[in-house]
Amino acid sequence: MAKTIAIIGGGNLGKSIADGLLSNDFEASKLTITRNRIDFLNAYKDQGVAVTKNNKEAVINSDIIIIAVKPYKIEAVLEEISDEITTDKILVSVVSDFTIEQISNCLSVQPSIVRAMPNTAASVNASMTCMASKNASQSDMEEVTSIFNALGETILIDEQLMDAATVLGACGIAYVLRFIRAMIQGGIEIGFDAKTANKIATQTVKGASELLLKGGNHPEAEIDKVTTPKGCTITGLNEMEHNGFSSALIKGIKTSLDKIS
Ligand SMILES: NC(=O)C1=CN([C@@H]2O[C@H](COP(=O)(O)OP(=O)(O)OC[C@H]3O[C@@H](n4cnc5c(N)ncnc54)[C@H](O)[C@@H]3O)[C@@H](O)[C@H]2O)C=CC1
Ligand SMILES: O=C(O)[C@@H]1CCC=N1
Repeated sequence: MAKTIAIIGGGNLGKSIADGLLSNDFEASKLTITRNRIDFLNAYKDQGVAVTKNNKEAVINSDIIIIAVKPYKIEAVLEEISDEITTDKILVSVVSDFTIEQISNCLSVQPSIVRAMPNTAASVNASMTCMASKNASQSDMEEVTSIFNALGETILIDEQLMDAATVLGACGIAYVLRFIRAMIQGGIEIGFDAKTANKIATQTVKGASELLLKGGNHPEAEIDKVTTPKGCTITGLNEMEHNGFSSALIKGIKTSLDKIS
């Protein structure tokens, strides 16, 4: 990760990526972050990161440009920086619902363009990042992959699945957090204080994830190990399903996808 990186749009996701990079010992002096209110980036400035409103200057000074503005702003940003984009730079867009072709159409020269869909867990090096490209060279793809590998896990997908990846991987953080919040609320109702309920719920979710990530089993195989016949687990699980637990999640995922595409 020796190259210089600019993050255009230091908001929720841009800052998560910056946090992950810096916690991986990426040299602060090789990172530039832009946004209009640079006073919101003082914490990064204090660490030696270049913070500026000037997107053109950020692009000129960087090898890899990560665009992290809201979808309705990307066209204006690409138009603004187009003259500074050269073919030796790598353009990475984490913007949802804006295709590689649309990006390409906004530029006068064609650098390697990569679409990446990380999530906010990049800040703690636990992102799931789905990536797609059409024209990136193998070495440029390896460069981008090494950045996002440092921030968690990466997979290459077909660009057609990028909206689905946005929903499952990026929105997924919110779905899981709402699940954890409900566990905490239930935990308080059955007797724990909020802090203890939070600790039990979050570690239990981490444990369930690790069982699948490290054990490689289907969730139901692990559920079978917990559900004692006539026991309290299956009784509670069935009550959740009678109330539409799995169905609500599946319908929500499909509704998110309908909204994005
Ligand atoms: N927040 C998330 O969990 C995820 C977001 N995304 C995508 O990332 C993009 C950014 O999302 P968020 O970080 O949530 O939005 P955000 O609004 O928190 O961040 C965008 C930042 O860009 C700045 N900005 C606006 N115009 C600018 C300009 N012309 N030049 C430089 N900076 C400018 C804003 O001040 C803001 O700080 C969106 O396109 C979203 O679809 C993708 C995956 C996850
Ligand atoms: O809610 C959104 O539209 C964006 C895309 C993925 C996460 N946040």
